[in-house]
Amino acid sequence: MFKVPDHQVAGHRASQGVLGPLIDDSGRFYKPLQSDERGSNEVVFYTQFSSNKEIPNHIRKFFSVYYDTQLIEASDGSGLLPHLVLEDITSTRTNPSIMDVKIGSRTWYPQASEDYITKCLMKDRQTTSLPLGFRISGLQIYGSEQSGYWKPDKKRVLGFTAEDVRVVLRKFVSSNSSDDFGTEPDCAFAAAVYGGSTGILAQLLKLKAWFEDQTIYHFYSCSVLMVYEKEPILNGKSPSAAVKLVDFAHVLDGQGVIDHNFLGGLCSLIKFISEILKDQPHDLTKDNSGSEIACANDCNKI
Ligand SMILES: O=P(O)(O)O[C@@H]1[C@@H](OP(=O)(O)O)[C@H](OP(=O)(O)O)[C@H](O)[C@H](OP(=O)(O)O)[C@H]1OP(=O)(O)O
Ligand SMILES: Nc1ncnc2c1ncn2[C@@H]1O[C@H](COP(=O)(O)OP(=O)(O)O)[C@@H](O)[C@H]1O
Repeated sequence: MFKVPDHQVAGHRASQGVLGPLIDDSGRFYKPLQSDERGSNEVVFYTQFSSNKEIPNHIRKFFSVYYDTQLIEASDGSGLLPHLVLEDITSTRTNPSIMDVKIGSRTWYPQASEDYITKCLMKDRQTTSLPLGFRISGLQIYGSEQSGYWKPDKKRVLGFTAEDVRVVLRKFVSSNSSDDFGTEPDCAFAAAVYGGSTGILAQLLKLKAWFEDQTIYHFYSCSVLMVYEKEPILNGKSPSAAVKLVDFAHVLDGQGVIDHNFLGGLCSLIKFISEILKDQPHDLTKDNSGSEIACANDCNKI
């Protein structure tokens, strides 16, 4: 039985007569192939990536498992349509807080049409992509059973300024984030979610170390998805914080050159998150001995 995902925060959404992803009860996410080359590009990427022996295992876990394509009834009622069958990143979490961060100051690739470049450039200029090297594309933050989620609409999110981004990254790990911008975020969950040897910062640093070296792919308009659960933290358990990459409709051959557009945006996001941890009563970018929790040149330590 297919249904519309409860926890999608960005991208094309399924609704009455509109094409978008679906999920099932077995933990799979079905993304419809877009009719132009974007759909086939993403299939080519997942197929090639799945069998690429050059991808280290500690990097493979940043990507959803790819199961193949499957013909299923499209959400817009247009009939059978091929869908990418992926691991549903949210299926094992009850009340996930999720943020989709589109990485890169430039979301267009050099070979794109002039019209496409103009459209993307306009969005990159109007959002924080140009000044920060990334933009928040969508998010939901779980508050409590009473307050539910804070899930600002797309227009609001795309209007975030650099200062808004700073605040939202703090709200994401706060216990008082269920309203709009009225309250100063308390960052109560920063240590559990962003910090530590398995937290989001450590994961982003692992990813960064790979991007400093890999010249296989250039990821345009690709997002980092940050996901965690608040309730386990309150019960002294791990928030299962995860970093995943999504959206590979515009991945190009790296042709032996590093992906400086993605790497730059990733470094910028890392800096924002590091600063939140540094602002905590004990500098959480350091362990008990005072060493950095993660070192870009020695990523296997974390
Ligand atoms: O349709 P829009 O204007 O909402 O743009 C989509 C983007 O939404 P945005 O406004 O940037 O949040 C959307 O971005 P998100 O996934 O929401 O970050 C995609 O970039 C999408 O393009 P593609 O399927 O990756 O080629 C974009 O779709 P296309 O317009 O390229 O079909
Ligand atoms: N494998 C996945 N599991 C769960 N949610 C996903 C997965 N892939 C994407 N999503 C959700 O769908 C949104 C849009 O995905 P994306 O691949 O960027 O679609 P689009 O090409 O329409 O922009 C993401 O922000 C996320 O909320």
